[in-house]
Amino acid sequence: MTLLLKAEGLRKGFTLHLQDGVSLPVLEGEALELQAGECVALSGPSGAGKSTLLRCLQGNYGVDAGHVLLRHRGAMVDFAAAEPRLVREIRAETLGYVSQFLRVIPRVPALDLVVEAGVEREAARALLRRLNLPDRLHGLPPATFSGGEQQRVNLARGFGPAYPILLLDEPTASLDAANREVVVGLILEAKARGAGIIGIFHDEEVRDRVADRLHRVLPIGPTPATEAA
Ligand SMILES: Nc1ncnc2c1ncn2[C@@H]1O[C@H](COP(=O)(O)OP(=O)(O)OP(=O)(O)O)[C@@H](O)[C@H]1O
Repeated sequence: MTLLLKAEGLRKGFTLHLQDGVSLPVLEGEALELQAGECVALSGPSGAGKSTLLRCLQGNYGVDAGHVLLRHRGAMVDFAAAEPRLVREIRAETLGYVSQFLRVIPRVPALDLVVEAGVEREAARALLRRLNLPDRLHGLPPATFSGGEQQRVNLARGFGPAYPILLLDEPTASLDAANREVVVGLILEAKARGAGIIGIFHDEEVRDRVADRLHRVLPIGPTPATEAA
């Protein structure tokens, strides 16, 4: 077994400045490990902190305490404490992320967005076709695409570069049954080549087919800042 990711002691809370500085603890002492070739599905009730955990692992949210160790270029590095240059390098080579919504530079055509993620042009075209994005849309910027079309561009950017670690935030949320099937296939292929995947899958059928185990995120209660002091 090859350990790809080990998170330990993660703490994350939010301070609501517009609500008298109420502090909202979300994660406390969260720990998680990911091995090569496995898919871990985050589970737990709505609001428990699944997306928050995924964003902490992706580096989108800074953590208040704890470590996110990732295998990058053969060595374990603490991503949560990495300098911006190393963060960019890790995101380019090691850690892919598919969010629910496409956030990209405006006016760049869909095909170029996939190429920019690190995919050969013909492979990018083939992947967009596999995801049933019609050829006539490949040369257009996705701003006017439907939610499902945008998500498929996002999926091509995430699955195209063969990242060793992939984080998936509801990758099938806006997709029809045929495209859900394509995504299940992409996930199973990524696992077969040794990628480790951590995902949030609200679609239970998809989750049951791709996940090797569940990681349960448990809610902790909100504490007003005045009481916490
Ligand atoms: N940027 C933020 N600022 C303030 N509070 C936040 C922020 N992001 C998340 N929260 C709060 O943190 C808690 C956990 O939210 P999160 O989205 O991680 O839950 P979840 O388990 O993914 O929920 P769901 O299954 O409904 O998507 C919620 O109470 C939410 O309101």
